[in-house]
Amino acid sequence: MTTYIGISNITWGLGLLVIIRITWELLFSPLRAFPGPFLARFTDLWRAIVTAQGRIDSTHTLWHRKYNSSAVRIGPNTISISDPNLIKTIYATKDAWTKSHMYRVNDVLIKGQRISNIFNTQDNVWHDKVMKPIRGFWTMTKVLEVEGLIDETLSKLTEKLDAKFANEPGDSSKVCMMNDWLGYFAWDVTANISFGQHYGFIEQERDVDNLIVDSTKGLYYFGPISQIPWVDYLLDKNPLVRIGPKPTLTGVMYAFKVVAQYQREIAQKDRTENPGGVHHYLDKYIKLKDTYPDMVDDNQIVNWLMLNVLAGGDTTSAIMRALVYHLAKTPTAYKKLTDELDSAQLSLPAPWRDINGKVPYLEAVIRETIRINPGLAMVLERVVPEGGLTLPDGRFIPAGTKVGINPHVTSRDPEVFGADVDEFNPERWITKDDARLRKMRDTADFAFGGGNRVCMGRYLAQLEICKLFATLYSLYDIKLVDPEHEWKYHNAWFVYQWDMPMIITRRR
Ligand code: HEM
Repeated sequence: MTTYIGISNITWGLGLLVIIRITWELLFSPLRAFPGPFLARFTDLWRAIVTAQGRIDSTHTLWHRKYNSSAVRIGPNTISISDPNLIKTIYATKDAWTKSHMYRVNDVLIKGQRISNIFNTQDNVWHDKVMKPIRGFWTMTKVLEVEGLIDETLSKLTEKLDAKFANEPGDSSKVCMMNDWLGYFAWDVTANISFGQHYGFIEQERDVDNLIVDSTKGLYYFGPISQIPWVDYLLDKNPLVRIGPKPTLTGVMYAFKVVAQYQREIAQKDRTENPGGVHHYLDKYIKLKDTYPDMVDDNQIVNWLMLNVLAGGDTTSAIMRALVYHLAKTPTAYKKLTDELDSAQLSLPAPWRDINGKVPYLEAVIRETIRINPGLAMVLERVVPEGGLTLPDGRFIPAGTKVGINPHVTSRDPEVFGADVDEFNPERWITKDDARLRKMRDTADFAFGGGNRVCMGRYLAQLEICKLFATLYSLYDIKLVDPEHEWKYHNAWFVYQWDMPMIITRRR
């Protein structure tokens, strides 16, 4: 009898709480005027579940269209914004808004200690301090210093494609899973420019040490859990027993291993600091020990290099896969690109000085690929600072609310890009209307984030992607085995695509 009364009281109590919560939400919540999915008003679990399904990019775009609103409520305290004019406000360079708690999920836990990095820290002061010594290494001029290392990897790739997959014209017996090889290339380039040595993916034709697979598992965890970050304390950051795939750990441990080994080799003089005359990023960072003796030790060097390891491979390969896929699906664009490259008769691997500004159609294809398929496609959350945010239409978002823009949403804004936003159409970038071009560029460039937290590796990605495709499409035809075939796609913060069987045929 006592037990029955106890349970009944608990049920009544819970019922009352639910009624109070719903009433408060409908009558008093400062965000009640913003449209969005009904369940999103009450719990972040809803968007975590939607994110786990792998298409949160197109889902956000759909919600903005469905609710016909530039501000959609996607969580009890979170608003997704679609107005490209607000990019510079939310992602400012000066007085930058802080990143939300979603990023903490990306901390790596080693021996019970949480380790943040430049990408995920919420502390803008710490970010600026740690970024200062290395920022200058990431301009296009400085990145070009490692062009020779990119060429090394590119030659390895073309040698392998020649040996294993390149068909003679008229033959189509060899099939290449292009998604794997572009992944191997993007990851091996990152290793070569970072450490002066490849992971060995291209050479060994496999995911050595499970680096790619472990990184992917970490991101499949980060995507949904970042939408409801307190759950991370019960899973990966659980002090009793860690549950889940240990995000980013394999990459970090790899960076520790290579840095230690390199230091030993230098100490034993087995190897000079500057093999082949090219300074890779480990070399550059080690030299900072002289300039910043109080700050730079091996842990700091690993902390910097793990950014290359964790952010350099999957992002870039997402764009590369999208480019070969969309081109294979769009024969007119394909023909224009190969015609342009045939007349350019580039020396190969294509040098930057011969492609920069000299192959406009390739540039249009790359811009269109990044627009239609940003490699990172979730809301990049920031916290509204004191004073709140008044939207251009007069609606007010109070301080403390999480807001953000998903690059997938702004990249499909018809006012900026035209009515055919869902089509892959590189022609839109070939225009003499300078104002329109500038607006399109500013909006699509948000694929690399913005303000004080803009992507550090964007020039490296640009260089790598331009060189790769100028080279590949000069050498080969790359077509889907079946032009009607659809790839598989999963957005987990980074975008992952697979199942891309393709025929490679020698052209030159
Ligand atoms: C096409 C390829 C790439 C894309 C689409 C991309 C995209 C992005 C985006 C959207 C952000 C901002 C994230 C945020 O605000 O939450 C970002 C940040 C960052 N990216 Fe990239 N990225 C790419 C390649 C790279 C490469 C190659 C590297 C390193 C070698 C890199 C390193 C970083 C780092 C360190 C940050 C954090 C910057 C900071 O907070 O100061 N990225 N990236």
